[in-house]
Amino acid sequence: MSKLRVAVVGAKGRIGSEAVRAVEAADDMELVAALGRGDRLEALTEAGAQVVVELTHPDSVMDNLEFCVRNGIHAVVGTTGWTEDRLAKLTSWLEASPETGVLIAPNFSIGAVLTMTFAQKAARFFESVEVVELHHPNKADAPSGTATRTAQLIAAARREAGCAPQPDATTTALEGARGADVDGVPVHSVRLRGLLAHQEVLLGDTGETLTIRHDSLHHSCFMPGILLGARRVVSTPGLTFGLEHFLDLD
Ligand SMILES: NC(=O)C1=CN([C@@H]2O[C@H](COP(=O)(O)OP(=O)(O)OC[C@H]3O[C@@H](n4cnc5c(N)ncnc54)[C@H](O)[C@@H]3O)[C@@H](O)[C@H]2O)C=CC1
Ligand SMILES: O=C(O)C1=N[C@H](C(=O)O)C[C@H](O)C1
Repeated sequence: MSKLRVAVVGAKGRIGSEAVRAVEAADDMELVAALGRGDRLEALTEAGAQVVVELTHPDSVMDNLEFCVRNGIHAVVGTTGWTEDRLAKLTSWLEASPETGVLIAPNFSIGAVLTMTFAQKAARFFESVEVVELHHPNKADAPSGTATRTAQLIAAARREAGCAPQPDATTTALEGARGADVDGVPVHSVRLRGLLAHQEVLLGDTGETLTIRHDSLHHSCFMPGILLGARRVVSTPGLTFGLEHFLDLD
């Protein structure tokens, strides 16, 4: 069987360099291009890439995806910074290229995906819920894509269950003291040398708390999800948001 022709964009970065090694080691894939900042995107079409793994920066990802989608190249995207506006723009490009698939995964690690699923499940049973994400200090953005997505999923689950907004009688003397408000869920971002990527979902009600914690200890934890995404996205046209759609979690 012919191998899947995969390119990595952002190939010299922390996760991109790990992805290059993972694609090279996969028996069913061929690494046909590895692009860094300043490299020509045309190299992707010249190399005959079927799938691009996009791991760059929120300022770069839209241009890269526009090129991929317009050229019918599927994409697996780990880069963060997704807003409703950005998703709408990407969706309009995909409508003009209906056979092309794009997977955006706020997090490729199975533990992080499960954290989001468990948090979504627990959300309606507790009066209070807050998210704390902790990352290395070279991270491009805050809050993390994972924390934003987790908070959105929690908020949606609470809305669906008819939960009241969570109580908070605090008067804040300093702006930011209660974190960022994502759909009514406070999200706190810690940046600390020595960390990689970690998240806690804190849930509380009278007399009890539940903490769901996930730790990414090495970038290798993201690789099975990236490889799965590359294998599946070629037969999944349109936009898929979240790796859970390619996993059987039931
Ligand atoms: N979804 C997930 O599971 C994960 C997502 N990420 C996200 O991936 C992104 C990259 O993270 P890191 O590797 O830690 O950052 P990094 O800064 O180490 O690497 C990014 C690389 O992309 C390059 N780059 C920037 N613009 C480019 C362009 N237009 N073309 C080609 N290369 C370009 C940079 O020069 C750099 O080498 C961030 O948004 C991060 O949040 C990181 C880890 C896991
Ligand atoms: O920048 C990182 O490192 C990570 N970014 C993603 C995010 O913003 O959620 C995924 C993971 O947390 C690592």
